[in-house]
Amino acid sequence: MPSVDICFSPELLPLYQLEGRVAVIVDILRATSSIVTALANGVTHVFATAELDECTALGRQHGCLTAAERNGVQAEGFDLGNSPFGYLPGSALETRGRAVAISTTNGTQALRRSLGADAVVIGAFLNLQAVADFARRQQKDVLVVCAGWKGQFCLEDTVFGGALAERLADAFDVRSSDATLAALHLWQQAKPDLEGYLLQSAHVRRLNHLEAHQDFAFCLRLDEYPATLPIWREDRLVNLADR
Ligand SMILES: O=C(O)[C@H](CS(=O)(=O)O)OP(=O)(O)O
Ligand SMILES: [Mg+2]
Repeated sequence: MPSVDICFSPELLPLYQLEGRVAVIVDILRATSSIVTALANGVTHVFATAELDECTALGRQHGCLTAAERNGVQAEGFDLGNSPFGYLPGSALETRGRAVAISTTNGTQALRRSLGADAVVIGAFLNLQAVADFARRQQKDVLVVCAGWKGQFCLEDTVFGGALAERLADAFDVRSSDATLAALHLWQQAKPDLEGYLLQSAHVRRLNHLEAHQDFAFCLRLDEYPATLPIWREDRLVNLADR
């Protein structure tokens, strides 16, 4: 039976084997929630970079939009920040039909470090069921890679790992890793009132302003985009449902 394991921070990735596994990259607040929202709302593909200058260069090379954030605010000189609202109908910039190059504090770094896995997909509460369905089809061990915060543990990504483990528990071993067990226990605590539970998180204290609060509530919606699964193909993220 395949298993679900959880890596609490990209700094711990050298301790895990990626080859042979499906890596689910998660940065609930906010990078992976924004990437899912972008592809669900007509962005054609996403380049994800660790560094800001690489993001700018890709924007020039491909004639695409650029999105970048550092420490919770939009980086200077980029078209978008790290808010999922940037990709929703009615936002200031039309993103439908465009490609976007993205760089964020934690999420895109976690992705770039996980490319040795057999498959690399993007997870968020917004597309939880799409991730679970993909994992079932693959029948391979799953490693949830939490983006965390600057190498440290963070609550929201770990709680997502527990939610995914719960959805896979009938067909995957979710009990042989203490990390997964801990995440499952946190999810059980959180799920009756996910928003109230995660209001305790450090991210909320860091980004305590209006835009961030709207983003917070949006990023916790369960299965808002059940048909959107961003998957890494060659050098970019595309929506598997479009292939
Ligand atoms: O933009 C975000 O919400 C965070 C900012 S911070 O690093 O938590 O201050 O970036 P992300 O890469 O999405 O974690
Ligand atoms: Mg984050």
